[in-house]
Formats: sequence, structure tokens, C-alpha cells
Amino acid sequence: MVTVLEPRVGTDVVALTGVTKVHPGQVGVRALDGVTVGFARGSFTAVMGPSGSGKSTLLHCAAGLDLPTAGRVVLAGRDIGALREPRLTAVRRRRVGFVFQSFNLVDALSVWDNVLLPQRLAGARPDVAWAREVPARVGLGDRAGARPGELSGGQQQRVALARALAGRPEVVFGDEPTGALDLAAGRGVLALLRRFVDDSATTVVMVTHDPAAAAWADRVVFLADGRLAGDLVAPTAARVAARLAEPTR
Ligand SMILES: Nc1ncnc2c1ncn2[C@@H]1O[C@H](COP(=O)(O)OP(=O)(O)OP(=O)(O)O)[C@@H](O)[C@H]1O
Repeated sequence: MVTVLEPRVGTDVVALTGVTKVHPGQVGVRALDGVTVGFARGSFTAVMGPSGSGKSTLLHCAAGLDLPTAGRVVLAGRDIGALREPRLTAVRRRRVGFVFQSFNLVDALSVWDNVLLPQRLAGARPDVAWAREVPARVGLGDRAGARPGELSGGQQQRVALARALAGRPEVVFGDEPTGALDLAAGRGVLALLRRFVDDSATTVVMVTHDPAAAAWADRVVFLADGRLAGDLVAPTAARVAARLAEPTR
């Protein structure tokens, strides 16, 4: 079933309108080609599609890590194409959390210092009470003094999750956040993302190749050749897998 993908002003935390991206040095290749999609507050969306279909590019443009060649991105109420540095970085640091496949933790710092790092970089006064609570909420309450290298992959991704959530972001972007984890650890991370969406109305947008991971989302958005190729609401792993197996229209 293809549902409406149009951004809804006011309810969408992230809205892309007609976004096209041509990467430098890739003249003639549209990594994204006129993409219009919105992500509602308190929703969990999985982004799927074949390799090279533009998933990471979509995530980077939506998060203000990269600027579109054409089109408009509104992130947390701000038209980010109209922002200049350092305002753009400030919006990203204060409103957005990131979780990557490779954790991207600073090994010389403790769990606690990793969790607080983005806010310190942003020059924000950390909400220490909340920042203390987040490691407990992700099941790391007793490991705050540990170094990332002393933790399992699943635990490291929980640190990355705590770091992403410590600043109370409006939206968390995940680029294959369970891609490097075993099944059980991946499930734990997905359950936490789901809980933050349900309990705190955090918005999550997650790129994944895994139908079972996508089934934790409220909606799956499919990309093909840089264009939207439909979506699936209330996905199950079986329906997602069946959809991926269909020939691209
Ligand atoms: N920084 C970059 N510079 C040049 N070309 C890029 C860059 N990033 C992506 N591309 C190109 O843009 C297109 C889309 O890439 P993108 O990484 O967004 O796809 P993807 O769906 O995330 O792929 P994958 O599943 O393999 O990670 C590809 O043709 C890719 O080669």
C-alpha cells in the first residue's frame, strides 16, 4: 500500500521537499532525485532500498550533514538551506542525535564522558540529571566509568544510543545501527529505539537492510535509484521482505 508521503507542516520534525543531490565529482548521477518525504514527531521510520539507492544520502541531507543540490529540508522547524555555519552545526548538535553502524565512540574517554561529549562540544550546559539517567535506561547504569574498548559491541552501541539521546534530541538518525551487532544485541538496540519513540515522542529515522529490524518501525520508506518507491505502514518482516523481492517499478 502506498500512502501519502507529503510533508505535513507542523507535525513533521523533518520534511524534505523536492530534494535532489548530486555528489561532487558525480556529475550526471543523482544520488537523490526530487525526493519529497516527511517524518512525523514521535514516529519511527525505516529507510530501505538496494545498495546505492540513496539511503545514506537521504539521511545525511535530512540531518543537515550534507546540503542538497536542489530542494528544501526543514529540520526541527528550521529551513537548513537558509542557515550558515556555525548555526547549522548548532541546530544539528542541539536537535539531532546520530547512531552509526561503527559506534564512533572516543576510546580514550569513559562511557560517561562519551555520553556528554556532544553537549560539551556544543557549549551547552548538560542536563546532568538526564545524562546520568540515560545510561541506566539503556542498561549501562553500572558501566559509566568503563572505556568503550572494555565493552561488547552491543554495549558500545548502547553507549552511542545514550550519547545520541543525552541532549534530548527531537530526532535520532541511525545509519544501519544494528549492522555490526549479533541478533540479540541488535534486538536490544531496536527495542530501546522503539521505547524512546513510544515513551518520549522522539522521532527515529533509521537506514537498514534488515527486514526484521525494519519491522520495529511504524513505517518503511523504500528508495530506488534516488527516488521514493513507496512505503509500508505497520510493517512485518515478512511483508518487508516480500516488498524488497518485488521488481522495482
Ligand atoms: N560522498 C560521496 N561522493 C560521491 N558520490 C557519492 C558519495 N556518497 C554517495 N555517493 C553516490 O551516491 C549514490 C547513492 O549512495 P548512498 O550511499 O546514498 O546509497 P545507499 O543506498 O546508502 O547505499 P548502501 O546501501 O550501499 O550504503 C551512489 O551512486 C554513490 O556512489
